[in-house]
Amino acid sequence: QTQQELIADGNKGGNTDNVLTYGMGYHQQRFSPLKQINKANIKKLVPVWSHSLNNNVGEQAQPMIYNGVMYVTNVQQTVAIDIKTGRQIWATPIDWEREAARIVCCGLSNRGVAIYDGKVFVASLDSYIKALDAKTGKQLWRTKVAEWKDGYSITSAPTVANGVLMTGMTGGEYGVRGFVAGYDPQTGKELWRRFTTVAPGEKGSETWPNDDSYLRGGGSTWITGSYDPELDLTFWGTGNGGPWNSKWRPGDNLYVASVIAIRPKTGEIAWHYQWTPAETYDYDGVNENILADMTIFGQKRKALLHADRNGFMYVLDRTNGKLISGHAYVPVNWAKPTIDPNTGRVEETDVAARIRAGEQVELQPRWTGGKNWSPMAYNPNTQKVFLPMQEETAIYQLNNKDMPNYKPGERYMGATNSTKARDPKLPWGYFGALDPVSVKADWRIPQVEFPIWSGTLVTGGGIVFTGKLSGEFMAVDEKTGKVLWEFQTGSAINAQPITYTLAGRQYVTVLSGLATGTSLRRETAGKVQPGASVWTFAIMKD
Ligand SMILES: O=C(O)c1cc(C(=O)O)c2c(n1)C(=O)C(=O)c1cc(C(=O)O)[nH]c1-2
Ligand SMILES: [Ca+2]
Repeated sequence: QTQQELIADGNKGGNTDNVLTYGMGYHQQRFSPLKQINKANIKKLVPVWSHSLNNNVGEQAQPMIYNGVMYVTNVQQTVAIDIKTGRQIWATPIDWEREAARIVCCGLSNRGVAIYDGKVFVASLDSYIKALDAKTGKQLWRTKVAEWKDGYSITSAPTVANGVLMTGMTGGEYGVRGFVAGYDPQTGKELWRRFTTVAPGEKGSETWPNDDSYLRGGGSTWITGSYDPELDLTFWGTGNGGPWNSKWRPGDNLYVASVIAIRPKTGEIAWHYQWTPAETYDYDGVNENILADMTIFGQKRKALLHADRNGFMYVLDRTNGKLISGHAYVPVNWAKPTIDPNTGRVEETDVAARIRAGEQVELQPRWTGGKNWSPMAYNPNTQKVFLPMQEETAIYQLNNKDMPNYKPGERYMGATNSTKARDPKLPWGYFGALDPVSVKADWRIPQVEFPIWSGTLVTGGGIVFTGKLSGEFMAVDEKTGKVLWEFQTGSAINAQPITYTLAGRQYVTVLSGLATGTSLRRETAGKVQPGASVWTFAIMKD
């Protein structure tokens, strides 16, 4: 996989036999023009193989494919599979210090590998990044990214942009200082490290108190950045502030709960946009940033699309970070539902004022967000996005009396949070098709039994693929929202479907395996079993 092949991946003229980038293209659109599987024949979609990954703590990864070989990972191992047969070529355990599990907030997750130049790159939960030989699975080098004992872990897939291997990190609930780091893919040597909180004297330091709170200020980077090769910029979202309660770090706190445009060669920040200034709600701003060239209000725009945990759908100009539109896509009570593009700044309501004053308040969205990390898909032909939208309500209170005590590797919060009892007659939320600019829905299907925590894929065949916690992988009509097909995979789907071809035949693959993140285990208790497998589907041959 050369840099040229990575750029061509994902509907950019590359070979549809390969899936080389996180998000099915550097733009992370999760769109494939393939249409061999379509509305007319979807009823004949059948599994062609399944492969166990021997793991019961959850599958979130997106598989990568090169030359007929699929590379998948979870926290335990990285596995290469022959797509033709579903047989294992190699499996390499990911060694990590098991004690590190205690500093992971939201599940023992690994969202995938990066592949480049004959190597497979994978991160470990205890914050190392490693290169494996793609042919043999043998480890070529290993570099420590951060100290897990200080609360740093890695759950995201690495990426290679302009020849630089980049990784984000996890730890926003443990008072870490967020960063993105760049490495030499050949040797593992660190080339640069860009922190997401600003030190005194640096540009933006006026958004922090003049003390050392930036050192524990959060802003982790736990979802892989997208990349625009023409602008030569990667786009990374940043997580919640540390501690959760912003009273103890007065100011807007750049670059927490923001998107930052990072130059891959140098780590320099070209621009930023802050989704949630003075973030105090655990609204991590890490969700995927989809790059799309769109016609908006009659003008061609180089857009960036983002559905934030804070409840807003954003369309930015990705050349400069200026807001094009920002509207609430789920019920939001902490801010006014439309962001003025002139100021670009979200306006807080009286609910937010009461939260900041330390009252116990019902907050929408809940801290897990209008959408959590499960990535949405974008169809460039229709300019629509497809995503789960969650409508749970938090009971939220900041502790403004006692400053939280910072201890490395321990929770650093200053807030209490619980979920408001749900009316069982109401859905958890919806899965739907939206115009990202107006947030008008073409259709919405209620999430009745469980919320959806799966990634999404949309295809030229007019089909949207996603999965349910109850285990069904499903195909939905892109135009109407009608569920056309379902298949029970045996455990929950929390992962990222892909589609590709082999010898002219279209396949769809998804990982199945109930994740340990947030409240999923509690919500599915007694109904869904953990257990990991890869499922690959194609249209049944006559
Ligand atoms: O602040 C962070 O560093 C951080 C990391 C992660 C993660 O890496 O999985 C999650 C969160 N925060 C988080 O707030 C959250 O709701 C969440 C859900 C999940 C998941 O895998 O389903 N991870 C995370
Ligand atoms: Ca977080």
